[in-house]
Amino acid sequence: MKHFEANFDGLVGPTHNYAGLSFGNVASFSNAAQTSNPKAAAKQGLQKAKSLADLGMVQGVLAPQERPDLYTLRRIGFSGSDAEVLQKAAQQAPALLNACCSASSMWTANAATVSPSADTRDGKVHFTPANLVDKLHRSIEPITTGHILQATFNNDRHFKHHQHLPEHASFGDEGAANHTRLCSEYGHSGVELFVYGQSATHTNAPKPTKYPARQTLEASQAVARLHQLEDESCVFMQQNPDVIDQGVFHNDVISVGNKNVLFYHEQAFLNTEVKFDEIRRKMNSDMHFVKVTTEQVSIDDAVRSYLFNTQIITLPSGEMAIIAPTNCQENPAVFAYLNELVTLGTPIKQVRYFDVKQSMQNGGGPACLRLRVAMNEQEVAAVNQNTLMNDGLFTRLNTWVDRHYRDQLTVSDLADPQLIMESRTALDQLTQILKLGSVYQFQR
Ligand SMILES: NCCC[C@H](NC(=O)CCC(=O)O)C(=O)O
Repeated sequence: MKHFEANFDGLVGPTHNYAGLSFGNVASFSNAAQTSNPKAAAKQGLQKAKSLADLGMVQGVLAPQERPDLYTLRRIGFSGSDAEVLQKAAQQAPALLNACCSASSMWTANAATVSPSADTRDGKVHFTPANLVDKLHRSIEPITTGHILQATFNNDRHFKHHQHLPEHASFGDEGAANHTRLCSEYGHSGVELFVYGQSATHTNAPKPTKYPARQTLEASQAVARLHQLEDESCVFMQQNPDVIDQGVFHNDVISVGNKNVLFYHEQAFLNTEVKFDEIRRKMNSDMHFVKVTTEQVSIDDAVRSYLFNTQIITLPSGEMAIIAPTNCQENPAVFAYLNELVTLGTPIKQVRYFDVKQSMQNGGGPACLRLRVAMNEQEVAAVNQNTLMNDGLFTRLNTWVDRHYRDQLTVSDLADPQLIMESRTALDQLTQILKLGSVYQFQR
């Protein structure tokens, strides 16, 4: 049977804005209060997704969330009509209003952790939405994420959906951004590499001092248990706390894997050699560890350019390509490195650049925008087919964005009651385009 790795990209929501909500995420902080362009952001994302489909990849889309999140605003005591709730929140607690307006669900690498059926004891593809408890604006995502995943992967025979982990710092879970699956072929069992920032129970273990470590070991272990993974196919590895303190808030800002390739910065992890030996032993087949040294690319350049927030994909020809943000072209050290990389005799043979600057300004590169789901052909056939990218869907979604999205948004626009009407109208139509049913609270 054929098997694939599908990418499901998050559609950028109509409220995409720069509110500086993510402490520890350098781009989010430094672009706070800039004017955003939701229409351009959505189109940049669609273009990347369509280009991967055109390369012969299985490519899907995941719907965004309803924002402003009036349910959360009401839950914390703002009352009255929708317009009154927005107005009171804007006056009394603007930071809370901003948190309830973020389009952050676009970064679907943080939507969930996914384990393919070849790795799980019951032979199903398992999904656990990330609880994202470290950031208020992201902690309000998991319930709707679960609805969207269930409407997209809507077949009990093949897909198993779990509830997100308990909403406590001990179980801080950021999903696939801290999870990489290594394998010889997508349809063969592989090694699931869970990278965590700190342990909640071993409080003396190393941890960052300046910025938060969003993922805990305990969360990663819980996901592995839920997903029915064998101990022999899991590796838990700690991220280097020093790089978290330099702005590497998720592991996918400092390493990325595909099949038997792990592309990483030499400072990415703790205990690197011991853990790589464990990976080699558990993989039981060849691994390519492609190391980038500090001399080649500094941590600062890696964080600015998102060299490691690239996607490594296996093209239908069998060659691997790197999908990089144009920011990598603009950084001399990184551009030079990538030009050299394709000549080094590793499986990575090409680099393709995409402009995802609207997302990059909030700290989300190509890899943040996608959730990987390795599936065999039966499982691909069981996916909601209306979410899979093709010429027709690309045209429909571009028309939909043109009709409903603004081309400018500032933080002060977030209290505009018109925005909630626009957003709901857009999302209601989207659920019809993607045939998702009623995934949003306003539809229930
Ligand atoms: N995987 C990339 C995630 C980026 C995301 N940024 C944000 O939420 C920024 C939102 C803002 O600042 O408006 C985060 O840090 O979790």
